Amino acid sequence: MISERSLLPPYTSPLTIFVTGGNGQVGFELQRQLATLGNVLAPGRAALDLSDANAVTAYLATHQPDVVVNAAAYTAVDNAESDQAMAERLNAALPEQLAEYCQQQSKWLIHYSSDYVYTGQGSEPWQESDTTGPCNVYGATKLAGDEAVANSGCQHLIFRTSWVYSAFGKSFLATMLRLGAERSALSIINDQVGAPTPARLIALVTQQALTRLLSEGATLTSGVYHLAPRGETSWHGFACEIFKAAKQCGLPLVITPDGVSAIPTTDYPTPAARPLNSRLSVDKLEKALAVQLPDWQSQLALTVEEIARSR
Ligand SMILES: NC(=O)C1=CN([C@@H]2O[C@H](COP(=O)(O)OP(=O)(O)OC[C@H]3O[C@@H](n4cnc5c(N)ncnc54)[C@H](OP(=O)(O)O)[C@@H]3O)[C@@H](O)[C@H]2O)C=CC1
Ligand SMILES: Cc1cn([C@H]2C[C@H](O)[C@@H](COP(=O)(O)OP(=O)(O)O[C@H]3O[C@@H](C)C(=O)[C@@H](O)[C@H]3O)O2)c(=O)[nH]c1=O
Repeated sequence: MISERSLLPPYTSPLTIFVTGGNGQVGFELQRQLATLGNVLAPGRAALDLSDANAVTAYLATHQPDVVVNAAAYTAVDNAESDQAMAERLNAALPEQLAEYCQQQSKWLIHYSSDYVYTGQGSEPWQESDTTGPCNVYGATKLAGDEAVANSGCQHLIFRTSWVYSAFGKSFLATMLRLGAERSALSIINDQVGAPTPARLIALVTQQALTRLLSEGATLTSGVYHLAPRGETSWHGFACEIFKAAKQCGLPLVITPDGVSAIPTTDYPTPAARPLNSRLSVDKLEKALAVQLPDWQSQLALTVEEIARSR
């Protein structure tokens, strides 16, 4: 089981770690976790607009980071359908630019990607080596980013994760807690299946992986790794578990279990199509890091408790 206690001793050299998207769900947790490994630089949008390639080049030249962790992305899945140029810049061109720096300077790049790069067909968990085939613009731009990183020749880890949530920021969890406090009836899709992943777990695994990479003699090879908790559910199952955990923590709810209806994807039209099968096999990551990933329900309970404590 992966937990704070299972982490290796912190690396002691004064590393400079550049985290993009530091105010996002994953970036915020990374800032907390990676502070034990070195100096974390995480400029916000006002300090560094990542859509400006020249500004990114200048930032890299000035700060010359030892490690680049790219948690920035264009994550508004429906908006990406009509804002393709910006989605391409953030999700494809930015990782390509960061990878070029890492290749030239022999630095490690940690990058994050999505279950939405796969076709969504079938019901078997995706393996990292499976053929991709995104069904929306967001997924296509994320795939282009993955390919640019992989083809750059830089040392890299690409963590493909799914259904990310955290105690703050925009996520399905935040939407459900808001709607569940306002409405007595909700209709939620039950034929899209995957694993909800807390940003905190992503940051913890990243810290553990980075510690390995920086340890002398450690072997963790460049490539794609799936990163999600064990188990699977649908968005409907996720919503029901959110309301169960919220009730246990005393969060305000109008919705009751009877009010949460399960519907097929066809009953919930959206601008962007979503994959039905988002199951990710995490065997490769568990083997590489010699860890056992936790189940998604226990992870969700931790985050809902964190939200309740913060109110
Ligand atoms: N969210 C999810 O469900 C999933 C996410 N992923 C991947 O995980 C990674 C992290 O996602 P997550 O933390 O959820 O994403 P968020 O949307 O929470 O955060 C994205 C970050 O990128 C920043 N950003 C976007 N555009 C710019 C810009 N032009 N200049 C500066 N900063 C910018 C945002 O800044 P600002 O705060 O100012 O908006 C924000 O801090 C991404 O690669 C994503 O594709 C994978 C699977 C699921
Ligand atoms: C609000 C709501 C959503 N849904 C459905 C729509 C959708 O299929 C699903 C999730 O909705 P969202 O819009 O939160 O999901 P979406 O933005 O598509 O989430 C995705 O984000 C990107 C960034 C990823 O990489 C993916 O892993 C995934 O997390 O829930 C309902 O069925 N009922 C509802 O009331």
